[in-house]
Amino acid sequence: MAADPSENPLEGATPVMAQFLEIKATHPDYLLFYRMGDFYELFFEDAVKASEALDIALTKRGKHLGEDIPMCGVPVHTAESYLERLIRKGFRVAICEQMEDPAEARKRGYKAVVRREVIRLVTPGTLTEDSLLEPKQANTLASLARVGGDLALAAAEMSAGSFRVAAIGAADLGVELARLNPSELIVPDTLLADPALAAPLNGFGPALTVLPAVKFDSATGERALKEFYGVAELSGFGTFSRAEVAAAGALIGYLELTQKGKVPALSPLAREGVDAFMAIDAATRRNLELMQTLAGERRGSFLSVIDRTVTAAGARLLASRLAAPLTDVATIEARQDAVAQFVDSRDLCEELRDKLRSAPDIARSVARLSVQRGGPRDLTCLRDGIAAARGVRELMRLAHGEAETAIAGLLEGLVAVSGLDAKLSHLLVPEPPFYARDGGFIRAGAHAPLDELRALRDESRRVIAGLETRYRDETGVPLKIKHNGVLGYFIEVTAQHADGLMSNAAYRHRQTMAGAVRFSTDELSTLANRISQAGDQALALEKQLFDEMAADALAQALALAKIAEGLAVLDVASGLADLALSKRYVRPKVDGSKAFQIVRGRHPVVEAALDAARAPFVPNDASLSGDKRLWLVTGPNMAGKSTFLRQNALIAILAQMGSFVPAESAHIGVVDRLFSRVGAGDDLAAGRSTFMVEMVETAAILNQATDKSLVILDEIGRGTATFDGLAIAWATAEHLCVKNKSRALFATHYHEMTALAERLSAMACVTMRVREWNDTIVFLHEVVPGVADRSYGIHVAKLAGLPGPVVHRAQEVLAALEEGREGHKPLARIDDLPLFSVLAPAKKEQNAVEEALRAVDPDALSPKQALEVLYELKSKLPLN
Ligand SMILES: Nc1ncnc2c1ncn2[C@@H]1O[C@H](COP(=O)(O)OP(=O)(O)OP(=O)(O)O)[C@@H](O)[C@H]1O
Repeated sequence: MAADPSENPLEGATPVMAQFLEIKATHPDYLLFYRMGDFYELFFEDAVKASEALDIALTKRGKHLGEDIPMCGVPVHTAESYLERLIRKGFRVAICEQMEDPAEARKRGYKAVVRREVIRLVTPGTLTEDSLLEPKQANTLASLARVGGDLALAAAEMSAGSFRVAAIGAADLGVELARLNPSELIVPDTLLADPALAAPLNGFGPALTVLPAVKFDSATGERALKEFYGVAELSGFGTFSRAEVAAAGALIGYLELTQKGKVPALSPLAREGVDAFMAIDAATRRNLELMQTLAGERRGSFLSVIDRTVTAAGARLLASRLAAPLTDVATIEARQDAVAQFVDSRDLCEELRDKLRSAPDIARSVARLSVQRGGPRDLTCLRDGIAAARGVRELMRLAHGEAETAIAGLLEGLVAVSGLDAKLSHLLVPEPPFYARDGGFIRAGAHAPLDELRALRDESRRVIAGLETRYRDETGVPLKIKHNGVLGYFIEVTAQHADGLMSNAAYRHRQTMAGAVRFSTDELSTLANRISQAGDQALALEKQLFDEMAADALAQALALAKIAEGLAVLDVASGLADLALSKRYVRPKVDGSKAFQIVRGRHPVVEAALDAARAPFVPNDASLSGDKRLWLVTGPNMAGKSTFLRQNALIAILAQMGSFVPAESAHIGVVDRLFSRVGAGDDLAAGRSTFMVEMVETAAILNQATDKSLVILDEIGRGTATFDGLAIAWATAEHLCVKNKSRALFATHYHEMTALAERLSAMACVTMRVREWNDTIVFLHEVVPGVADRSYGIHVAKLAGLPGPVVHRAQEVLAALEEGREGHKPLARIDDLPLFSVLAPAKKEQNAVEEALRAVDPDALSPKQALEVLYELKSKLPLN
């Protein structure tokens, strides 16, 4: 057991340990990466946890309070990969650096400790490194605050520079978190105890960071925001409530805390209205497998099927649009126009996509530069990004003229960055090294003073090579001039030739090794000095040029963000056009009505799967407009009910995110909320029974759905006893139809419910067509008016390979139950059936044992044969 550093912390500690403990005490929730030379070392419990998580050796270093100090370490130059693994495993890390040269520290006395400081807190929502981020996924940090009774949620994506805030109601929190899908949410400790927020906060899977409530004070927040943007008033950005200011201010405060003052570049705080988006709660997103499949994979999800983008930034924008379909018709139409221009011109679409393929990820490079974690490759990324943007702009200008709205962002940004672009293109080599500290990224011939220093450095190197030859000639000794980190340049000879130089006054003895002796000369020392000085100066000058370029780039952060966004917007639009062209999607009509008219709609994911298997997908109409807004869908298992239900939800999402849709035509009145539920889903992790979950979710729908909502209910009520289930499904359908007045698709196996159609004029019954053929059924996957006459569940069970006797028995029981419905007593009837006919074959097996036993003549058997008979008999026994 490691010593607890908290008890009597500093007593008896070495100076280094005392410093470690002091720093650790201020970062108790973080693993402390404590820089010692070329390693980050971890001590005490941190070391135990990290060595286990990283599977690296746990060692010891000295003692504290009489006990060994556990220690492990990671090399600085490979630290990123270890960081990545720790962050993925849910740890947070504080990076503590040496803030001075050890030589500096020694000047203060030989026991003085190198000054160290935490320079960064690595948390899930504040990452910028490519190795720590998914290229196609946004990494959002969110912050929740309440002032008076008002709640607000702010969200920033450091690596894209976006920053927005919205006022929300407590009931919307779950939906909003599902939409933003942040990697980290900061909340004041006081809100955690609030029962109204408990469910969404406890259910929040990713990192929840609880901070003291004082950090969410609106006055402090306002100050933080003004300081961050360097403005005297926030009113230039819009009007914000105190709760909004508190949430956004706390977020900035947290960024400053974790980045230790190096604030990232964020665009002006934007206010978002929650009702600007179609509300889709977490269960619906899961159920429709929007971003990932139920198994947690991106492959096979809706997103993976519609994503034709060719850049990472485009993929992120598409994902965020899918997460937040719009409700404003004009904005939806503007997005549709952007897609339509490429659908109308396949050539333009293809040329654009070709150009975009070479566009690097500008936003992420700007983010890294802004927190001083950028390198030369981030600068070349900007250079190449700007060049790609120019190419794209030119292409679009030729096609449409200057006025084209989709390139407005590009136009504006490109004018602003022309100076930066010229500088980067002039100074940088095509393929620079990763780190600025290595130098070599400024192009030869681009900067005269640097060229001079480099020439001096390289020339001196050449002179040294010449020196070696001259010294050999002069002395007749086979000497060599070598270099190492300790001595610098030196002359080396083997021991047997040392005397030849020892006697020469020009050669100063420096070191005797086993088998070799090392010397120097004044000439060599002077040259070596020149080389190292010129080399150091060249590196320092390159670093200075790097800093200048980075500063120039950051001064244009907003323009660069516009360019990045312009490219992403075009990537999304042309990607959706490519999808529409290859999969025959059409432009839907979206308006403020309550229409829902889909002609020959298809399910994009099921269709893609069938395409792969070369099987046709059967399109189906849906018409939930006007007097028949609730469709009760019956039909056998496997007939395609769930597919039909979901395809309509997905079509609504696609339409409102501004995409074309998989149908022959579609007219959709804007959907304000979308709900999709499947009966009896599992939520064992949350400790609720499946039926309870189903009812909680159904309650949420009945309480929230409006006459503008779209509701998809798939076999609600199946998780309990038949009559209870039927009763609940019945009452739910009535409520939806009469009270909520939502457009709805309701799939059920309770055929009794079709009787409701007689009482509810807004309800229509449809069914999945099947054809019986030679004792089997064929699913036609066609939705037609009417009611299913049978479930064919037993038929599907047979297809699934249920043992024959079980299928047979089920058919008997079914027949009895059906008779029961007609007035007979079903249980009595079932009792009359041969009991457990499934077990009947067991009798036969017993007879086989008996028969075998009778045939045995014990006197005629050898011991070995007797044993074999025994085995055989045993194998004939029926299974228990
Ligand atoms: N319109 C369609 N065209 C072609 N094949 C389809 C269609 N709809 C569904 N299918 C095929 O039928 C399979 C079953 O569909 P689905 O899961 O929707 O049936 P279901 O009626 O909901 O079944 P259950 O009641 O058992 O949940 C799908 O995986 C797909 O392969």
